[in-house]
Amino acid sequence: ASLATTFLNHTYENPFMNASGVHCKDTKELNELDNSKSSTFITKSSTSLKREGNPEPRYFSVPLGSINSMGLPNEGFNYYLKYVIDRQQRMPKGNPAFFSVAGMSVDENLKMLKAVQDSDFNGVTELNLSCPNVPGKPQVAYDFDLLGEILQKVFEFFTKPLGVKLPPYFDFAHFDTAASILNRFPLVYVNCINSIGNGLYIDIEKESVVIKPKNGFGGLGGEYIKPTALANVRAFYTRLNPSIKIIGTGGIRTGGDAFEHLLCGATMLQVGTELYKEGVSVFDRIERELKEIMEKKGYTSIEQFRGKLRTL
Ligand SMILES: O=C(O)c1[nH]c(=O)[nH]c(=O)c1Cl
Repeated sequence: ASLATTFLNHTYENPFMNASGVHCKDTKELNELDNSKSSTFITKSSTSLKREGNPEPRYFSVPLGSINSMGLPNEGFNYYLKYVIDRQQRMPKGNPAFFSVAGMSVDENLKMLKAVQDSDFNGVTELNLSCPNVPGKPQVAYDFDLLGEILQKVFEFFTKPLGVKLPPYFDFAHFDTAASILNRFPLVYVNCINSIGNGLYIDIEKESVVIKPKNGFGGLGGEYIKPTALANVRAFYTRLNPSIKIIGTGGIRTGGDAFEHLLCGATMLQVGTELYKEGVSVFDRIERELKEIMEKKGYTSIEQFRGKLRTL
């Protein structure tokens, strides 16, 4: 069975990559990803200037997933742009890389995207519309007027491939409204989902929360969020123009989880919490498991079942 995946006219050897924010903060982590069985990588969402982020502990692995309130710690926009452009020069035949931006304001996002547009970067850009862990800042993706405004302004000048990272939605009216806005723009993908915002994990022995920021409230990842992730992948796959692909993120821990995201219609698949727990060897394991499932079912390619989720 082949895991070959064509995305934006490029064929990747498999659909897997990291989720932004995990194992992608600095050159060491990015190089390790690039040398792993991950088909490509995405950088940590950047802001114009370097940010320290929230006080620690701000990420915590728990049996069924993770909770985080990082607060957008990153090396700053120029650091990541330099990394991806140096890589293009080092490996001109390398798989296109993904570059994530998460400004603290519409203007900051526009400024960074203008810089990407004017740069030699030839990969894919992801606009993170859902950083749920910056206190006091509402998620753009939950403000539908702002969502339309920012995309309108972006596409007045941005002509390179652009996707958006979305938080989970939980209401059909929201799926419908968000999709009707997104369908107005030449996006190349939507990435569903970001962490489920503002969960709370308790250590019963200590009778305490486990992360310092926001009195312990943080974005949930891992097994907790797979049903919500699958629903969002399916909801947008069935609502968006076929030209807008879906990246599936959330709860991918095994080959079976990956298969489920593909059944819902995802093209690329991102691994976050499980990558944090296992390291880059997670890609070897998940690829092997997905191949085994495909062979057991008699599939030789992903196209044979992508999006073909049955209903009763
Ligand atoms: O706190 C973070 O840095 C963070 N954490 C998340 O779970 N998702 C995001 O998009 C971001 Cl930007």
